[in-house]
Amino acid sequence: MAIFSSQSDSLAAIATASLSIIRQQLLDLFCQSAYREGDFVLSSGQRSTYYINGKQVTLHPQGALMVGRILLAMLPEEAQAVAGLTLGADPIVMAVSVVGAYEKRAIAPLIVRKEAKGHGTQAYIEGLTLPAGTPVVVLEDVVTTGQSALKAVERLRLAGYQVEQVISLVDRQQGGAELYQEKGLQFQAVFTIAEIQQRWRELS
Ligand SMILES: O=P(O)(O)OC[C@H]1O[C@H](OP(=O)(O)OP(=O)(O)O)[C@H](O)[C@@H]1O
Ligand SMILES: O=C(O)c1cc(=O)[nH]c(=O)[nH]1
Repeated sequence: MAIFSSQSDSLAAIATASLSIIRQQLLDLFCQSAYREGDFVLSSGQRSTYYINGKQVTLHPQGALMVGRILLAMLPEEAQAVAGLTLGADPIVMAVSVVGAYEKRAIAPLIVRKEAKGHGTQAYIEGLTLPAGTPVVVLEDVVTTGQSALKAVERLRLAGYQVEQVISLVDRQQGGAELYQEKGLQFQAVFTIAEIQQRWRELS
C-alpha cells in the first residue's frame, strides 16, 4: 500500500469502503508490513520462527483507520469503552474511539499499564474514570498465550468494570482461545495466523 502517493484518496476510500473490502486490505497490510520470519523470542519466553509486529499496522495512517472501522463494527451494542494492555493496544483503542466519534458512537479509550505508575497518581488504568459496571471490551493486536489481554481484563475488573470479551487483530492459535474459554471470556480475532501465513505466501 503506497502511503505517500494519493494518500488522501486512499484514506477517503477506506473511510467509505465496505468492511469486507477493508478486511482484505488490512490482511494484505499485515502481510506486507507486519509479518516476518526469523528467530524471535516472544513475551511468554517461547521462541518462534515468525513474528507479527502489529505496530506497523496500528501506527500506519490507513492501517489505523481500517483497524478502527473493523473493530468498532465488532463491538457489542452495549460496549461503552475499549481497553488494552499497553503498548500494543494503545493505538488500537484510540483508533476505535476516534472512528466511533465520527460514527456518532461514544466509545471511551482506556490504557492499562503493565505496572502501576510509580509516582503521581499511582494508576494502573489511564483514561476517563467510568461508572462501576461500565461494559468494557478488551482489545489486543496479537494473542499468543492470551496472558497479556487477560492481565488487562483482571485489572479492569478490579477497577469495577464489566469485562466479558476480548477481541484481537491476530490470533496466533497458541493457546489464547483456550485460555479465554476456560476463563469464561468471549474471544474473537479478525485474522488467524493461518490466514495471514497463507496470504503472505500468495504475495511472496
Ligand atoms: O498473548 P501473549 O502471550 O500475552 O502475547 C501477546 C502480547 O505480546 C505483545 O506484547 P509485548 O509483550 O511484546 O509488549 P508491547 O505491546 O509493549 O510491545 C502483544 O502486543 C501482546 O500484548
Ligand atoms: O507472543 C508475543 O509476544 C508476540 C507474538 C507476535 O507475533 N507479535 C507480538 O507482538 N508479540
